[in-house]
Amino acid sequence: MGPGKVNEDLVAERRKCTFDTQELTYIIDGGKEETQKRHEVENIVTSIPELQDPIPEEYMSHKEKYENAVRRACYVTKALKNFVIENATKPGPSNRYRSAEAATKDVTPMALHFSMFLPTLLGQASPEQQEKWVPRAVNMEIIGTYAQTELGHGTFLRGLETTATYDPTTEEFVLNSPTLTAYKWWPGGLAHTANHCVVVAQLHSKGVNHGVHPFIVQIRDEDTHMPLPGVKVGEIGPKLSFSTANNGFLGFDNFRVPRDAMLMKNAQVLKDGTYVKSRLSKLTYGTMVFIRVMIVTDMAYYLSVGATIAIRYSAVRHQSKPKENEPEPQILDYVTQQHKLFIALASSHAFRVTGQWLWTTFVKVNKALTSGNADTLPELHAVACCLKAVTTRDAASMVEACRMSCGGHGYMTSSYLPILYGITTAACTYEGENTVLLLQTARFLVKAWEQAVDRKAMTPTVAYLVGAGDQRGAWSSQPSGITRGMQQVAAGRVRSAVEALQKHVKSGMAYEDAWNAASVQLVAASEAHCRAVLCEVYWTETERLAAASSRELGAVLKQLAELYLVYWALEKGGDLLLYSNISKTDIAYLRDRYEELLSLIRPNAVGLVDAFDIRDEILHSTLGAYDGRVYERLMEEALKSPLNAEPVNQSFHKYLKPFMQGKL
Ligand SMILES: CCC/C=C/C(=O)SCCNC(=O)CCNC(=O)[C@H](O)C(C)(C)COP(=O)([O-])OP(=O)([O-])OC[C@H]1O[C@@H](n2cnc3c(N)ncnc32)[C@H](O)[C@@H]1OP(=O)([O-])[O-]
Ligand SMILES: Cc1cc2nc3c(=O)[nH]c(=O)nc-3n(C[C@H](O)[C@H](O)[C@H](O)COP(=O)(O)OP(=O)(O)OC[C@H]3O[C@@H](n4cnc5c(N)ncnc54)[C@H](O)[C@@H]3O)c2cc1C
Repeated sequence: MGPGKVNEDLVAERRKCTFDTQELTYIIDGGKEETQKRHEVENIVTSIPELQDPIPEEYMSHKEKYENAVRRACYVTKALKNFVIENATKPGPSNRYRSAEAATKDVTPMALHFSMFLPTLLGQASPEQQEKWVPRAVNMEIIGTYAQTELGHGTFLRGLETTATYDPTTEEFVLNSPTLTAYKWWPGGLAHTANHCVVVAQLHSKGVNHGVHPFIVQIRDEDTHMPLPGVKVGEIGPKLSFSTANNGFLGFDNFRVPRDAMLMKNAQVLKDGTYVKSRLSKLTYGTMVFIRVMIVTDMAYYLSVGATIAIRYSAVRHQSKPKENEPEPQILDYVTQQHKLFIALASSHAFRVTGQWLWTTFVKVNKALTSGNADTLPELHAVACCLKAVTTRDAASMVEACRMSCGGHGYMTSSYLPILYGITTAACTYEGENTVLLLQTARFLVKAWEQAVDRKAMTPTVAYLVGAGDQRGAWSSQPSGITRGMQQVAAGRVRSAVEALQKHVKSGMAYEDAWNAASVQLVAASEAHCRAVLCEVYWTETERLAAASSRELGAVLKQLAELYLVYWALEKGGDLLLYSNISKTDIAYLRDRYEELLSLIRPNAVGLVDAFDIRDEILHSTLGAYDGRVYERLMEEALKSPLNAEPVNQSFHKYLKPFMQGKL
C-alpha cells in the first residue's frame, strides 16, 4: 500500500454500505446548507499556514503547549471572524463551531470567552451594559472568562466567599477574597489569556448580604497585560487533560470596580446602595442552564469522534484465527467488538437528536421568561440537569470503551483517544458535578410524583407519571413498547425513592437527613427518568427522520435507534422485571434481537462513521484517518519523537553505562 492509497478493507467496507452517507451527513449537520457552511469553515481553518506545528504538541513542555495553543487560537479566530461573530450572537447547537477544534487537540485557551463569557453578557447584562461590552467581546478587543468556582466551593454557590461590597461614597464595589478558599479556581483562560472576566461574588450593600451576583471585572491592563493592582492571578497547574485551557486562580485585595460592573439585567444596586431584587433569583444561574443544554450536543460530537476512530481502526485491524484455514478476521467482525462500539454510534445520534430537542425547549422557555412567565423554568432546569449528567457519564464511559477496543494502540496519544477521554470525562464534573445535578432533578421528580398521585396537571416530561402505579399494561418489545417500559421503570424508581424518603421522615429524621439517606435511590430515579426521556425523544425523532429520508437510510436510522432502546432495556432488565410486565421470554427475545441488530448494522458501520464527516485534520488520529493507513501513521508519528533524533541518548553515557559497570 503506497502513500495516499486507501486501505483495502476500508474500500470494501465503503463498497458494501447500503445508504448514501451524504444524505446522513446533511441530517447530522441540520441540512445541506449547514454542511456546506461547515465545509467552508473547515477549508478556511485547514488552509491557515501558521497551523503547521514545528513538533507535535505532545512533545512540547507545559509552557510551550500553552504558547502554541494561544498562537493557534489567534490565527483560527482571526481567520474565522465572521463565523465566530455569527455563532456568538446566534448561539445554538451547530457542527460549524467544531472547526475551532482544529485550533488545538486539547481545549483552546479562548474556549470560555465564547462558551460562557459572551453568553453571560448576553444573558445577564442590561441593554446599556450590553451596548458597552458585547461589541468589544464579539470583536475580541477584550478576552473574558467565567470565574465562579473557588478553591473552597464549586457546587454550593451560596457558599462562595468572594465579596463585592458596595461603597455609595464612590459608587464602586470593593472586591475581596477574604480567605485562601475564596480564591477563584478553575476558570478556563483565566491564568494568562483573559483580561476581563465575569466574577460571581456575594453582594453586600448597606450591611446586608444579598447573595451571589455576577460582575464584569477587568483584571489585566489592556496594553501591558499586567495584572491590575489588587488582583492576584495565575495558573492552577497540570491536570488529566485541558492542558492548553489555561485554567487559572484569581484573588482580590480591596479591588475597586464601578457600580455598573454589576451585571444588572435582573437584580440591581442603585447609586445610594438600594438593592432591587430580581423577579426570580435563579435567573442568576442562567448561563449554567444554557451551557448544560449545549453540553448534550457536545457529547454527541465527542462520541462521533470516538466511534469514527475505533470503528475505522476495527475495520483495518485483523487479529486471531478462529478458523485455522481462513485469514485472520477484521476485529470489527467480533460481535463483542460490535457490542462495545455500536452503542457509541447510536448514542451519538441519540444525544444529537435530544440536544436539538432540549435546545428548542430552552428557546421556548427563554421566550416565556422574556415575557415574564417563569412557569416552565423548573422543568427545563430539571431536564437539563439530568441530561447533562447522563450524557456526559455515558459519553465518557463509551469513549473509554472505544479507547480500550483499540487494544494497545488506543493507549497511544497519537490515536487521540486518551486526549478525547480526558476532555469528555471533565464534563462529568464541570458545569455542575453529575451526582449533584441528578439530585437537582430528583427534587423536581419528588414534587412531580406528589402531583401525579393527586392527579394534578403535569408538565410534558413527567406526564407519564400519572397513573403509572395503577396498571402496568402488557409488555411489547417493539420500540414504542420499550419506551413505555422505560417510563414504567422511571415511575417505579421515583415511587420507590419517594417511599424511602417518606419512611425516613416518618422515622423522625429531619427532611435533609432523610434526603441524604434516600439519595442513592433518588439518583437512580433521576437516571431512570433521564433514560426514559432519551429513549422517547430519540425514537420519536427517528421515526420522523426516517419517514423524511430515503428508504435505505430510513431503515438504518431505525436500526440504530432500536439498538439504543434494546441495549438499555437489557442493561435495565432487572428494573424492567420489577416495574413492568416484561417476562423472561421477552428478555430472551430482546437478547436475540440485539444480536440481530448488531449484524444488521455491521455492514454499514464504516459508512455510518464516514457520515459524521470529520476531517483528518480535526480528528487528529493515527488510527481513525479516512485512508486507514494505521500502521504507517503510527510509525510516522513515533519517528517524530525527539528521542529518536539520535541513536544513543546522553543518559547512556551519564548514567546507564556507569550503572551497568557498577561505577555509578
Ligand atoms: C469548558 C468547561 C467550562 C466549565 C465551566 C464551569 O464549570 S462554570 C461553573 C459551573 N458551576 C456549577 O454548575 C455549579 C453547580 N451548582 C449549582 O448549580 C447550584 O449551586 C445548585 C443547583 C447545586 C444548588 O443551588 P442552591 O443551593 O442555590 O439551590 P437549591 O439546591 O437550594 O435549590 C433551590 C431551588 O432553585 C432551583 N434551581 C437551582 N438551580 C437552578 C437553575 N439553574 N435554574 C432554575 N432553577 C434552579 C432548584 O431546583 C430549587 O428549586 P425548588 O426545588 O426549591 O423548587
Ligand atoms: C476541566 C474543568 C473546567 C472547569 N472550568 C470552570 C470554569 O471555567 N469556571 C468555573 O467557575 N468553574 C470551572 N470548573 C469548576 C467546576 O464547575 C466545579 O469543579 C464543579 O462545579 C464541581 O464542584 P466542586 O469541584 O466543588 O466539587 P464538589 O462539590 O466538592 O464535589 C466533590 C464530591 O462531593 C459530592 N457532593 C457535593 N455536594 C453534594 C451534595 N449536595 N449532595 C451529594 N453529594 C455532593 C459530589 O457529588 C462529588 O462526588 C471547571 C472544572 C473542571 C474540572
